[in-house]
Amino acid sequence: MGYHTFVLDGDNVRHNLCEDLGFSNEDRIENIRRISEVAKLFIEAGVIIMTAFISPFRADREKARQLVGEDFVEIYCHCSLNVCEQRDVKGLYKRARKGEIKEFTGISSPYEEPENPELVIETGHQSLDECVDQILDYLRQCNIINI
Ligand SMILES: Nc1ncnc2c1ncn2[C@@H]1O[C@H](COP(=O)(O)OS(=O)(=O)O)[C@@H](OP(=O)(O)O)[C@H]1O
Ligand SMILES: Nc1ncnc2c1ncn2[C@@H]1O[C@H](COP(=O)(O)OP(=O)(O)O)[C@@H](O)[C@H]1O
Repeated sequence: MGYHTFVLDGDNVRHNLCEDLGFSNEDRIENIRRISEVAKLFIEAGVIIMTAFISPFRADREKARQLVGEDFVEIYCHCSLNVCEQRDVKGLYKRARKGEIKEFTGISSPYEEPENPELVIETGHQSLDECVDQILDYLRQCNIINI
């Protein structure tokens, strides 16, 4: 598409920049703070940066919004707990239900739903292609991309 993009997610952040952090509320807050600062650097470099984190607390998402400014787009990838548990790609929900993982989001750690996200994507009901199209349409509407 001719745009320089990058995705930050658990795979490239939690194993290095944030390897000292776990999943307590305090550590999640620090995780999102670092990610927000890194995202800002990417933006300064002209990159469209996508951050795919649980980011469970409204206050931290709001801080990220303030830091980044008007180009911040909050996309709520909604999915019921039921569907997440059926997918259970890494078997973590099963382990959390057995009590083997503590402070697991959705089971034993809170998730504060966004109140006014720019976009809500129903990932539990829509196909992957439909989800992607919805995001691309929004980015076109906002002139973040022009194709
Ligand atoms: N206790 C607990 N709670 C929630 N998630 C857990 C936990 N332990 C491990 N994982 C795996 O870590 C990934 C989510 O990390 P995040 O950095 O997005 O979390 S947060 O934003 O700091 O809340 C996410 O993995 P990915 O889906 O590969 O990103 C989770 O499966
Ligand atoms: N819109 C969707 N439609 C169908 N399957 C999806 C959709 N979104 C995610 N999935 C599937 O759900 C699983 C978890 O998705 P993933 O992107 O790994 O989630 P996360 O990193 O947020 O835990 C994967 O197997 C993925 O293929």
